[in-house]
Amino acid sequence: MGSVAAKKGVFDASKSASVPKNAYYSPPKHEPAVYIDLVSPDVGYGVFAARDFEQGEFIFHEAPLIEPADFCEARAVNDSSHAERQFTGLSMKLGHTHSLEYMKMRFAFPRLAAQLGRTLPTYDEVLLYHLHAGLGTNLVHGKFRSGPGCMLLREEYDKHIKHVQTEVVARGGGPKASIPDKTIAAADFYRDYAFQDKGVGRLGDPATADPRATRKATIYLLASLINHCCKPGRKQQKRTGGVAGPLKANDNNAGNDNGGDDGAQDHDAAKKGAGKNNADKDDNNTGDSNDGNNNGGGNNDTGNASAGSEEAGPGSQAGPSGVGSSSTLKAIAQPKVDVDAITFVVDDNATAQGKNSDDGASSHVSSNEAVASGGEEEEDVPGAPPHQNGRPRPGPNCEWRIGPGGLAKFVQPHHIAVQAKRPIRAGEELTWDYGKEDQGFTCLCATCNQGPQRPCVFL
Ligand SMILES: C[S@@+](CC[C@H](N)C(=O)[O-])C[C@H]1O[C@@H](n2cnc3c(N)ncnc32)[C@H](O)[C@@H]1O
Repeated sequence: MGSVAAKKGVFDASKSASVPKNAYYSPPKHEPAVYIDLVSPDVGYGVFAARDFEQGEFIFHEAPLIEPADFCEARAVNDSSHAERQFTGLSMKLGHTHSLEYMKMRFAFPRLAAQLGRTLPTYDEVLLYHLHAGLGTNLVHGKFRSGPGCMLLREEYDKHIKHVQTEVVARGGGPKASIPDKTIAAADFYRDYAFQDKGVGRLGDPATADPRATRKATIYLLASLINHCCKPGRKQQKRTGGVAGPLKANDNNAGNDNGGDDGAQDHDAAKKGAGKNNADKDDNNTGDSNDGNNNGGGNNDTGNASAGSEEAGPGSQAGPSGVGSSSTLKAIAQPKVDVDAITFVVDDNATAQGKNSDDGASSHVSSNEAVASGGEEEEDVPGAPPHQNGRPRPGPNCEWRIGPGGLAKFVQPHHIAVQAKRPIRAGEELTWDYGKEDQGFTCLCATCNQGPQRPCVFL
């Protein structure tokens, strides 16, 4: 292994019994990586693999779409001014009716657009403005696949849009929504779709934090559309009713964050009328989605090589704030990296102890370190093949990280990289664990078996 580490180049896992401690994962290949499709009217969009991925392979690396909110600030109890700023920022984004950004935002986040009283793009506009393909415009590595086999179908899209509009209007949103309602909608959006850019260093040691991290709630075009999947064996989630309630501020939830999540996104129930709202006090979750129970707080994973999901994974989102109520930005969980990944590049500057000379941020992480940082090691179904009879096994298949560090030095500050936790086949939906026990929605993931388990579609 020493000799492998000494050579610079692509590591061939088949020729070595174990992965060198000081290996770096390679950036995602600039090849077709993902596409989006509609999962169901209730779940909405999902992100799907456009080709096969090996375990540990980075799938895509994406620049932020919007990064306006300060997580710490947003968590302040009763800070309605924060929510107002969110709304103002989003309105500006959505306000230039002829800009492509405006079109893209309405297409990617139709619920928010409808809640703010905007019209949603028709299917013909989606085609005309290349909105579907436009979802890949922020990719740094990896390509978005659009076109035959990967394009939304008109009928499904129309159905989805109608469903969203009906739901929003039933909750008092839409053109007749009041400013306070719109404010709440904006805050809810952050709670459900944003990630926190924490930049915390290896094993959560603040001394290794990336000084470039903003700690802001960041929205991504694609990563924010990745859905949650429960880990097998995890305590059954409390299922909050998915029934839409009136658009309203979170009722007092400040402060009861469920504890620790790993930063996975926390979705707030309030938005769906469930009334729960985890005000997350802990903002340290960068995303270790690994712990099945959300390690509440503080487990900064950054150091792990892993990608993690950060809070909010898609969402770690910010918590909602209601007018006069607490605003809670939630953090998303970050997945941790699997050390036996196949493709990575060996760095010959690092020592066997995992010291890294180059930056102060998280550096090399050994497999033990990765485990240590993630809380319990995640082994969903030990020894089980990733796919059987053309279907993926239950459990999240991805993790993420924001910014450089660990084995992912190629990630640019504030950017997100999504990594395969296990082999993924073309056509499989990408998922990660949002981390909270109560996600704020009725979970329809394959693990919970409440919805159709999607077969792999080989493209
Ligand atoms: C970060 S967004 C993911 C993208 C979302 N599907 C969309 O179309 O915008 C999170 C929201 O997606 C839905 N969602 C994600 N995972 C889900 C799951 N396992 N079951 C049901 N709904 C889910 C919930 O409405 C949640 O608030």
